[in-house]
Amino acid sequence: MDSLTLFCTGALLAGGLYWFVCILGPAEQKGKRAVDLSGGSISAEKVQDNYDKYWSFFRRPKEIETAEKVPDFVDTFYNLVTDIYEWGWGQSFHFSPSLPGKSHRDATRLHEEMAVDLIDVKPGDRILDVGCGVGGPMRAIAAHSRANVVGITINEYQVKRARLHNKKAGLDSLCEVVCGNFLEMPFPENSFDGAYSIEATCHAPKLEEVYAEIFRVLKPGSLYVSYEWVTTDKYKGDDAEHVEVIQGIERGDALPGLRSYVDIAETARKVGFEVVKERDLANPPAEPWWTRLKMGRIAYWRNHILVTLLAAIGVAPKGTVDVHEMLFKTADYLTRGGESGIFTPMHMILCRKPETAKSS
Ligand SMILES: C=C(CC[C@@H](C)[C@H]1CC[C@H]2C3=CC[C@H]4[C@H](C)[C@@H](O)CC[C@]4(C)[C@H]3CC[C@]12C)C(C)C
Ligand SMILES: C[S@@+](CC[C@H](N)C(=O)[O-])C[C@H]1O[C@@H](n2cnc3c(N)ncnc32)[C@H](O)[C@@H]1O
Repeated sequence: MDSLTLFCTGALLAGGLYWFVCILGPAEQKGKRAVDLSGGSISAEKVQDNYDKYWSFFRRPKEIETAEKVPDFVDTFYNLVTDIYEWGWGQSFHFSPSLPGKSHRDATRLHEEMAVDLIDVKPGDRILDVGCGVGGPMRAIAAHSRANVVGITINEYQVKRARLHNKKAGLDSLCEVVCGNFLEMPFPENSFDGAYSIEATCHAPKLEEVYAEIFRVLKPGSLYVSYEWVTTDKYKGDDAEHVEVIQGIERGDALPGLRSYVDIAETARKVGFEVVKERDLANPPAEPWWTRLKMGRIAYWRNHILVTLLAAIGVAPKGTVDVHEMLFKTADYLTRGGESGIFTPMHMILCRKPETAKSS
């Protein structure tokens, strides 16, 4: 082979590798590139250990039942998955019904805007995002409503990412991010004009505790909307296939135990809310939320090869391959949950704190 052929072959290979990693790799919203995958706030050499620690929670289910250990377990989970989520899904860590003719990005934004429209917010109001992730919903909601949004997340790395994205989007004057536990929020009572949570309160070991906190910080008369992960009326606890799917979802998504849809309104009323509306947003005529997961299967294989290569050459932390594989399996359980109708990630509940409510 002469030197020109060698040079051209080398250039082609390098170009191909660059295309595979950097062009095919980035998330829909260019949040992350595969070469930047990290373990969040965990140092690269501890990612594998932390993944093993995450799984050990499930080997000792009693630990998950010990409510005070849950926030730590959830924090570990988000250190492990946040970059992969941003890379492969975007900055909004939730599902939305498919909208024919619209992109995932638009469907996601409309699902978020619906939440803030439901809580009747005016420009300048101060509203709370309970479990805000890296702030995809917060930015869409602030831009749509011109309200001031305060987000809270247990994960320090997400706080860093959310603040960075807020600044880049020019929304940092409307969006504030706080690191904290939504079971003990660092906010005074009666201090918000509205609140929402999108696919986040499912991480609370006891729903009552997080709903009571939200109730406390809301001003009397204001509204709270939540999109909840629940099992539906089609779920049968004596069906082995149903149990396998729900356990698969719990393990791959750091859930201390999925609740039934019947528990949601009951808990809201128990802490003092009036239930204004309740509906599974996945019900027809909504188009399936899980088609995006199914359509991504080829991309998941590409991502798997990429992550394996990057971990092998030491660019991605060891352990990233295991985390990615866990997510790969989780996508399948979620799809089965959606297709069988036994699970929904968007059971919507709209509640009001009564005008006459006294804070505890
Ligand atoms: C609300 C929660 C998270 C919901 C979703 C945002 C995530 C649930 C499963 C995740 C994913 C599964 C497969 C991954 C794929 C293998 C990888 O290559 C790229 C990222 C995935 C698509 C990833 C993206 C986010 C999810 C869809 C829970 C935690 C309460
Ligand atoms: C699936 S993500 C959803 C994020 C965001 N709502 C979105 O849709 O993009 C769940 C969020 O809940 C947060 N969370 C879970 N348990 C928490 C807790 N005890 N306190 C504060 N945040 C918590 C996680 O850190 C994460 O940001």
